[in-house]
Amino acid sequence: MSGQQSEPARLYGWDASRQTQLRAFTGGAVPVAVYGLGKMGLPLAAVYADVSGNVTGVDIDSDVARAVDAGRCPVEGEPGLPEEVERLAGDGSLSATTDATGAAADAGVHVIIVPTLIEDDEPDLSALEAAVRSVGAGLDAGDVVVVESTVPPRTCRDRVRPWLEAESGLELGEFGLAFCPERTMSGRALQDIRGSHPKVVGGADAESERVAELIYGEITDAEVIPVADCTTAECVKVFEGLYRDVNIALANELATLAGEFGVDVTEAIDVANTQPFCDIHTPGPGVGGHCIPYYPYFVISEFEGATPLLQTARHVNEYMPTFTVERAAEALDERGRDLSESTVAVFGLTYRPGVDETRASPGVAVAEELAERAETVYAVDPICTSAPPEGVQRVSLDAIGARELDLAVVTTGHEEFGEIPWSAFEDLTVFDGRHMLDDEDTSHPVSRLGDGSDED
Ligand SMILES: NC(=O)C1=CN([C@@H]2O[C@H](COP(=O)(O)OP(=O)(O)OC[C@H]3O[C@@H](n4cnc5c(N)ncnc54)[C@H](O)[C@@H]3O)[C@@H](O)[C@H]2O)C=CC1
Ligand SMILES: CC(=O)N[C@@H]1[C@@H](OP(=O)(O)OP(=O)(O)OC[C@H]2O[C@@H](n3ccc(=O)[nH]c3=O)[C@H](O)[C@@H]2O)O[C@H](C(=O)O)[C@@H](O)[C@@H]1O
Repeated sequence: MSGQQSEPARLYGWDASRQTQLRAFTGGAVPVAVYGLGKMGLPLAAVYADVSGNVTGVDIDSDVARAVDAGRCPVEGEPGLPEEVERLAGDGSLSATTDATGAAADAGVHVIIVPTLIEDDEPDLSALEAAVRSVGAGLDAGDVVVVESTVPPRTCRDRVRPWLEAESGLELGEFGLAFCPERTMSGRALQDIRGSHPKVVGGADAESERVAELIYGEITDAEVIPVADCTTAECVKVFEGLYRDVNIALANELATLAGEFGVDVTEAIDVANTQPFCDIHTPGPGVGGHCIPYYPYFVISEFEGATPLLQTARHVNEYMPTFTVERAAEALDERGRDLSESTVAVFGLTYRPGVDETRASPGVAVAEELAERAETVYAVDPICTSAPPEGVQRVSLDAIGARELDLAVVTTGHEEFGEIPWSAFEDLTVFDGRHMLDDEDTSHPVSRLGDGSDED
């Protein structure tokens, strides 16, 4: 729905009735700028544009900005998003630019969802700082700034607010600041943003919280949960990620003990999880993406307190690619083959199915280790657009059947791998790191991560 353009309004500190403010926001009178049009930012900009009818997306990548402005969707793998971007750009609800300061000068709501990464185990907030300072340079009294990027606790309080005040010459109280984390999975971003989970909002002051609640009451159909402040909201998001990394590490550590137990730990895990107080996660060849493996360092490296559990969990998960290669080499050895004289195919370079992302990806780490130890290494991945690691040859799923293989290692559970031409191979050893294969899928002997087949 494209908003009817009326006199631009500013929500922060506006004493009009709630209904008047809601009409202004949903009627396009409050221009919105969304900074970062990536896997999360573009779906978010689309939902904001659908609700407010007046969104300018900002990205430093001119190809991205140009595509979105023309109604084309540069983000793959998000059902419904290409159609939404085309519709919203077409009706004038969504435009895009690389001019952050220009967009900031016009906007009354600034939503920041740029990457927050790790460099040498330290948080890299350079993209956040660049975006926030651009917003500050265009900030006006009455504006509200919403940070959705995942950040270390205290970032809004100790970094974002001072950056905004320094660039704008304004003070909090003249503008608003809130942290409203993105709790969304790639591949289902639109439905998640529109309301799969409660939306957490934390304001730097009471008026910021009020405005954030008013906005997200329109963006999401789910409950909006206000918390004490920005830092509490930052903790909510980071804690979710810490919980996941620690619990994946538990599953992985159990998988490394399967040989001693002499059991398939995934069977034991599945049954242990039949009672409500147990939610042991799924063992795998490692933890990838630019979220879960990174968030622990938002606490480990940022705070003085001891974090032995977080660090141990990271070490367990970072060891899993090596464990996977060791187990695959053992499976090969049991068949009288030496890895150093073998040809291996790694099935899966992206960190999880359906998402074209290889940051911290287990498949990449496994392929890199195999490139050091095996004679020839191929990588097969139906969606990965990144170059394979050095020493690894990319082969398509259609072409791999023509290659002589001694070992196949499954590291990502792409659904396309249901089409792997197993019968094309002779005398093949298969190591399934993702418990993706059933016995009837292939006649070749299959070892699985944590299946206990390495029984001492
Ligand atoms: N990918 C995911 O599953 C989730 C990510 N998040 C968080 O969302 C944030 C964004 O992540 P993604 O969308 O996955 O990143 P992404 O890498 O897919 O996209 C980031 C986009 O921001 C642009 N960008 C970089 N610096 C910029 C700047 N200074 N100004 C404007 N644009 C800039 C890049 O060109 C790129 O188009 C991160 O903080 C991440 O932790 C939160 C929940 C889920
Ligand atoms: C707490 C939580 O579930 N966070 C989700 C997570 O999504 P993300 O795309 O990183 O995928 P993920 O399912 O957590 O997987 C991360 C990595 O961990 C691996 N993984 C995951 C679950 C598991 O039981 N075992 C396992 O080995 C995956 O293979 C992958 O390599 O991180 C997202 C984020 O914050 O960026 C977040 O929005 C998502 O809801």
